[in-house]
Amino acid sequence: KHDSPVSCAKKAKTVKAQQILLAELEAHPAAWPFLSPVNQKSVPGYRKVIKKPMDFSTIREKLTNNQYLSLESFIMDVNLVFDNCEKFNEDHSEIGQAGHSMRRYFDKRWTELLK
Ligand SMILES: Cc1ncccc1N[C@@H](C)c1cnc2ccsc2c1
Repeated sequence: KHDSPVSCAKKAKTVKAQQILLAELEAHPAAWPFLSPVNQKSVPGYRKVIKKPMDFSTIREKLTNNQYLSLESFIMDVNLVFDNCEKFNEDHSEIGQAGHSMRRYFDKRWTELLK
């Protein structure tokens, strides 16, 4: 069944916004702890503490495979990256600070882009 032209155009707009947002997250100077999956063998406790690991390369893979059926599901995965970071890392650690900085940046950019 084909979408109406209106909903098809609307879907293209949100996909474009997701691509722009993800590219900006990947390019951010503080993105380094989040670019690839945490190596659960080399980070003691991570596997037990973090039930749903997520990172920018996994989000990139899902976006490429059209796995985000809505803007909300994309935003939920990005927030999962930052929530996992807050759960595992001290606020004032280097990684904790990177997580706070990236979350502030994402919140600002997606409201600018989509509101
Ligand atoms: C986001 C996150 N949360 C908890 C633990 C690790 C990580 N990131 C990984 C890449 C990572 C793995 N190892 C190191 C060593 C120094 S910073 C850093 C970052």
